[in-house]
Amino acid sequence: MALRGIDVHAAFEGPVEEARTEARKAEDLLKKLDIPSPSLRNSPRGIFCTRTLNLRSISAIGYDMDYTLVHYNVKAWEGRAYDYCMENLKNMGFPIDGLAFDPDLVIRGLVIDKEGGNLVKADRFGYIKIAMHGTKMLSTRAVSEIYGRELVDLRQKSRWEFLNTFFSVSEAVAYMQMVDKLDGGIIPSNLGSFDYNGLYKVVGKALIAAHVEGRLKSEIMSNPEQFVEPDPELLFTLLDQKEAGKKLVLITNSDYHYTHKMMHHSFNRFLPNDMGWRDLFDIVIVSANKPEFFQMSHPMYEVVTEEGLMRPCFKAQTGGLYSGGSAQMVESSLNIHGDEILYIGDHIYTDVSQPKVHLRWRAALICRELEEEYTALIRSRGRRQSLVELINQKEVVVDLFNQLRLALQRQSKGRPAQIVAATNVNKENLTERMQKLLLVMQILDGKIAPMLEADGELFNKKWGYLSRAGLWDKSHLMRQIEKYADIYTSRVSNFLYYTPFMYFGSQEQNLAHDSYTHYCSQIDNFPSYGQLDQHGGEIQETNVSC
Ligand SMILES: Nc1nc2c(ncn2[C@@H]2O[C@H](COP(=O)(O)O)[C@@H](O)[C@H]2O)c(=O)[nH]1
Ligand SMILES: [Mg+2]
Repeated sequence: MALRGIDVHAAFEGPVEEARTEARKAEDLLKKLDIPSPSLRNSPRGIFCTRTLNLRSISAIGYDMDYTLVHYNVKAWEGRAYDYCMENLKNMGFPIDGLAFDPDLVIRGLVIDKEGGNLVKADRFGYIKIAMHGTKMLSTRAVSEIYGRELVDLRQKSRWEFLNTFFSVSEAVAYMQMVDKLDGGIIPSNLGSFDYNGLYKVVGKALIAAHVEGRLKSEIMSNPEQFVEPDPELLFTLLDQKEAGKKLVLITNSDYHYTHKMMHHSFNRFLPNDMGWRDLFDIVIVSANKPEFFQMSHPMYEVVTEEGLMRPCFKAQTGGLYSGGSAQMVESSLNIHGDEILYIGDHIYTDVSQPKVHLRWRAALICRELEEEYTALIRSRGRRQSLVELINQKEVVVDLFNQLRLALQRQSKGRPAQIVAATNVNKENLTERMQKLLLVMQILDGKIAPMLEADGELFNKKWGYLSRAGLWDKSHLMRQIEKYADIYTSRVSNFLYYTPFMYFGSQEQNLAHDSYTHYCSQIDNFPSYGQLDQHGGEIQETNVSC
């Protein structure tokens, strides 16, 4: 609504311009002091919003630990998890000769087809775009033959396994390599007869054993600097939130000893001597058993000694350390509920979809690969632009070809052509022009196909971008993120640049028929309803015909 009699632009522009000038001055100062500027927001370290979230309405923030507060060197951590998994398989009698961990073989967001021994990348609808059998990529033709009539449906748990987190990488690499062994017929018959599904179960068990048995975690605990990637800004992020009055809660599936070691290593050296990592949190919950933690009620235990001795308890107290329990217990202990709580984690199902679906908590996804993806997108911008231009050219040629074809079809029935270019043109000339256009199409296809294939290779040579499937569309992972995560970002310390009071506004969603703006801009420059005149008054005239 227009504010009549008031110079709206001047009224808004004054303070806005003032704020802009101040922000620019501050940025210059930060640059001089070599301090990263808040404009990191529009960068690989940005926080991206899918559903509007006002941090001022958030009273408590829950944190996951592994790959969220504590980020690991994936090659090191998953490499060792893979080694232990393979050792377990070897002890069972499986052949593992010549195999080594290859972290580039898979990316998060892919889906294992346990029936086919395949790994697939699907678009937002579930259509499969790229697939690998064992460790070999399948041709486009093979993909369409196998999956032309199939959709990935994650609810069908007996068939599809989504790679939710970095922890899935070691498992997927081990499985795909073992599929090669199964295909090679070299799995000893005394181990029983396996199909791809049975093989998945065995590999999965070998990996779970690596996670729960002592050796992997002991190795990491005794040498954390080799596995943990430090982030000194993390501490200030949590301190800002805490001092802003937010209750902070740690909720991790890791056990007490491992949690203590990792958190101590990550935080204590940056804290003053009289403070320890536990002082950052109002409540700490280890061995949380997520996703069940968000789904149902389990007994809770208080960890009462340094050695991890526990006793049953029914209510969490501020400053306490607990094992198990449930999200409802956290809510009642803090007396904070539902959408006043934000949970931040790296596992798209366990940490993001479940707290939202069961408790209506707000959710944030940590996805470290975004930094690499964002950089790859920037670097390939020029190439993508050229590709889009070629595709647009081809569209024009195809449109004309189709019109000529229609003209030919109409001519045979004695009806006139639809476009001038095909009017009064005889059959031979129409056919000749169509052949020329076919040639142009072939030339364009010859340029487009390899460029399409190469799109995304700066992120991953086999699978392309994490968030995209093909040039235009979103990946299945991206759809999951949009559906469940209110915001997503590469690391927790990115919150530092946004303050604990940030209002994250969701972006405008583009619809297919938003092309109306392009249509109007092509026709004329005309005033539209709701536009303000130069004095801030509303222009009354509405021109709906463009
Ligand atoms: N039993 C299994 N444990 C697993 C598996 N994958 C990861 N993990 C362990 O869970 C926690 C994750 O902690 P969080 O802080 O992210 O909640 C960590 O200790 C991993 O080792 C698995 O497949 N099975
Ligand atoms: Mg985690």
